[in-house]
Amino acid sequence: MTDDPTGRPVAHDPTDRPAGPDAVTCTGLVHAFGGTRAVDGLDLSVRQGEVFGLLGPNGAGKTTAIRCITTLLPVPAGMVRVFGHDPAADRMAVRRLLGYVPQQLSADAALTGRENVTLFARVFDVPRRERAARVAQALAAVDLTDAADRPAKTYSGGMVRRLELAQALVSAPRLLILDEPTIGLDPIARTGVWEHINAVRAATGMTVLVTTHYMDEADQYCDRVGLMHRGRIRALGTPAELRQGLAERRRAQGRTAEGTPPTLEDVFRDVAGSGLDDTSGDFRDVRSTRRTAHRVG
Ligand SMILES: Nc1ncnc2c1ncn2[C@@H]1O[C@H](COP(=O)(O)OP(=O)(O)OP(=O)(O)O)[C@@H](O)[C@H]1O
Repeated sequence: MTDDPTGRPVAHDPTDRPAGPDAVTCTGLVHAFGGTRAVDGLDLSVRQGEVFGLLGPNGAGKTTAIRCITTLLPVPAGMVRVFGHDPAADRMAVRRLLGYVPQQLSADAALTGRENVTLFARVFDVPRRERAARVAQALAAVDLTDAADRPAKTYSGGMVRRLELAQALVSAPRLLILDEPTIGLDPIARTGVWEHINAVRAATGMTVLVTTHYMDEADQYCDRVGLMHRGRIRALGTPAELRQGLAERRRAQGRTAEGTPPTLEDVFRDVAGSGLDDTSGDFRDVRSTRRTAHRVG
């Protein structure tokens, strides 16, 4: 354990499980919109200090689950805890622990990067005397110092996403939640966003919960992943464990002729079965891409 710049004790090795409650626990979580059970009995534990990927196609229920965890939606059935706190009983205690980057644009195009981050520092009650330094630190953490005094409308898509990351980081959250952080970005910008997430995680030991459609990114950057389909987790483990598990199932069933080693996307198709065909059939759904194009346009 060491101290981060804010003086908070941190653990650098996510496999070295810290004492205390998990960062997030969901047990039997249900949330329905009318007759649609968007989240349908979700069981999930996110350990302190890990990068956990919640993966699944459009409509799997990822955003709804995230909104229950972040207190933006109620928990009608089941249980949610964030570092042991019940969002229903102590909403502010949960909110103080969180940094949240939603899918929708959360930066104001007319304000500069610094003004945007300062706004979040005020909303999250960063003490006035520390504010300027904390804002500068958050902008530096995402490599936006040079662009800090330009209006956000002059930023590229990747820069906007990094600005939103700085907004979420300025309150020094213990849990950073990112909903589709890289959707719609080109491969170089996607890598940049992940490198900054990882650098901040390594420096602070914060827990990261991320949703994504991009199985390749999850494979590369997440410590553990949960594959979500129709409102619940269908497979859970490290990417290597999940790929290995499918390889073993294929061997046991004599399906070795399927050739190349399985990818995470193969694992998803295996656990979701024909259900995947009910969705767009592809993880990179037009709807979300369009939403992001709109965000940064
Ligand atoms: N506000 C709402 N009103 C009605 N139905 C909703 C609402 N929000 C989500 N849903 C429905 O709940 C289901 C799960 O949606 P959700 O957005 O949680 O999935 P997701 O996995 O995050 O997908 P996406 O990647 O498209 O955001 C979908 O069938 C969706 O249409």
